[in-house]
Amino acid sequence: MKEEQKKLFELPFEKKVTSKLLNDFYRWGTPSATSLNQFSWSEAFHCPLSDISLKNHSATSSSHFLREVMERVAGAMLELARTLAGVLAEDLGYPGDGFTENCNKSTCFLRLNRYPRCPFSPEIFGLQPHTDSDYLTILYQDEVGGLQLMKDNKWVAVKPNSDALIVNIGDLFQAWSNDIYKSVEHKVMANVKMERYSMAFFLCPSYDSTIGSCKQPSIYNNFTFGDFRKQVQQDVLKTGKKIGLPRFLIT
Ligand SMILES: O=C(O)CCC(=O)C(=O)O
Ligand SMILES: [Fe+2]
Repeated sequence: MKEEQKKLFELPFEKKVTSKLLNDFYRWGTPSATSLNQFSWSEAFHCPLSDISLKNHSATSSSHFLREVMERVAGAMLELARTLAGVLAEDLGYPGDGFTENCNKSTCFLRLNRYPRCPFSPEIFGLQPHTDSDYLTILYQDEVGGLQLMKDNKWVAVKPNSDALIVNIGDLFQAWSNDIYKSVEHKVMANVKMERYSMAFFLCPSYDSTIGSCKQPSIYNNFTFGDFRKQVQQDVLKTGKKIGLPRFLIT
């Protein structure tokens, strides 16, 4: 996967933008940014797994092998994510496979990230501070470093270990657990000297799945995953920022 990811990003920029590789899920920079501190110095393929599926593509397509590798990686990550989510749910006293029933190979996402070397400043974001809009994220980062997460109101650097995976709680798990598990805020800082690669698997349900709290009284109104994504997109367009869960608080 690492080799295939590198090959993909090493293609000429024009090709990545125009040739609809991986169904046109290429994105770079931050089109909605109106100031430098809203900018992300990175490029990514953010792929719904349903779209990269080999079922929909011919074996002669140039991205066939890449898709095959992505499907295998995603399959393994899905299994891991569901197992971990199950253990975390059981810890709260709920049957392990409850809410992940709606998460399957066609509802999750695999995101390939590349952070080019940024010669201008180490203060520039590789990726804006954010929380993930999913239940659980399984993240692989290479040995370069740059990922930081918010802990006790301070940014803490996550030491790179290319033999390990990072597991982050996302917004949906926070809502489901009624704030017992917290969706972790994280960001990536650009690197002046080196490029960096990472890959993230997002455990998501289908858009029509309702996310409700595992116990009452609930802090959040029930919402569907589709509603949540729509609200996030609207907020980003209007304010340049994701608001996320606070939008759904019961007031
Ligand atoms: O590159 C990383 O370490 C983090 C990536 C990330 O947070 C994301 O893709 O949502
Ligand atoms: Fe993230």
